[in-house]
Amino acid sequence: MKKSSETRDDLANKRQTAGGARDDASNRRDRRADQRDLAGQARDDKLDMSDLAGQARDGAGDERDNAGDVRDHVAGLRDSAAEQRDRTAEEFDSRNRSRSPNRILRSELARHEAASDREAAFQDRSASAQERTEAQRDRRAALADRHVGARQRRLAEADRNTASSDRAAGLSERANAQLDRSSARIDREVSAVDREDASIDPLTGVLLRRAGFAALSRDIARARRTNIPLVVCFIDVDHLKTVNDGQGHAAGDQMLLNVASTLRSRLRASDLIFRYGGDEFVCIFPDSDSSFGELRLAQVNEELARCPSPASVTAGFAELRPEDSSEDLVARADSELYRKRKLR
Ligand SMILES: Nc1nc2c(ncn2[C@@H]2O[C@H](COP(=O)(O)OP(=O)(O)OP(=O)(O)O)[C@@H](O)[C@H]2O)c(=O)[nH]1
Repeated sequence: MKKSSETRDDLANKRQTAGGARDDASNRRDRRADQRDLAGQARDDKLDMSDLAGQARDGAGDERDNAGDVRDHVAGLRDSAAEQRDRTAEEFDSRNRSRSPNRILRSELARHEAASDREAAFQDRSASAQERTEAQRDRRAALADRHVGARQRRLAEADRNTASSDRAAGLSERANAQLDRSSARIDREVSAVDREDASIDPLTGVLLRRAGFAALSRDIARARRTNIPLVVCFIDVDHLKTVNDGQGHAAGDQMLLNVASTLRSRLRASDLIFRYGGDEFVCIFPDSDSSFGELRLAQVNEELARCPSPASVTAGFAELRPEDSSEDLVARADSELYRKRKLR
């Protein structure tokens, strides 16, 4: 029985440890999932910035295109103006064959202005081509920004997926940890019942020797701490062998049972009884001296004498001394019992 309760305790401890380990693992997973979420967030932020940069570059490209259009338009106007001036000069030339110096001058002037309009139109076209080249560069850069952004988005998505599967795994770890803990609790409860069974004498229902000595040690410690007296009584059932031999073991068992229940009925709540072995019992009376114990045992014997199957016990007493261990105290009570028996 003892072995099985120790095995159960071991199992419960192992389960408890397993539960703790699972909790640690799921905490680690949660931390990792948090980090992944943060990484995903950081990537998203970066991506937003790339998008903004791409939009800004697109805007710049549009503006340059517009500027190029305007310049083209102006260049076209200048070209038209130059052509108009050329035509005007031609007209002067053909209408005035006489070529008066004044008219020749006006015609030259028109040609000159047409040439400078053409030059300005050429400049505008060059500037416009330059604007268009730069607009194209901006658009290429915007495209690269968008590519980077898309990649960041894919990575952020992957981070989020891993974080969510980490969290799911953490959740199931926690469920398993919970299961381990409940199993450990049940094991401990069963083990406690086993222990109790192992501490109690199945025949008489009183404590067995090991548990009795543990209780006596606690009572002695308490008596010393609170400075109160304590007396121990060693009891031997009289003539059990005769009953066993004459009426059978069942009658002997019944006799032991009667003695135990009579002792119990005479004990106070603070007193304790345990079976030392065979037909021997030990009673502990805290806050009492030997005369109190003797009075109680006399009452027990009176009651046992009135039973349908009369019985009696012999008892030896020992009062707690400062140097006593629990074994010393019980041994002294046993010697006192032996001395009494010899006197009879
Ligand atoms: N029926 C029964 N007998 C037991 C039990 N435990 C021990 N005994 C018997 O109790 C008897 C004790 O014998 P003794 O020590 O001579 O004690 P006694 O016959 O009571 O004699 P005195 O103590 O001298 O009066 C032995 O025969 C044991 O076998 C038990 O649980 N049930």
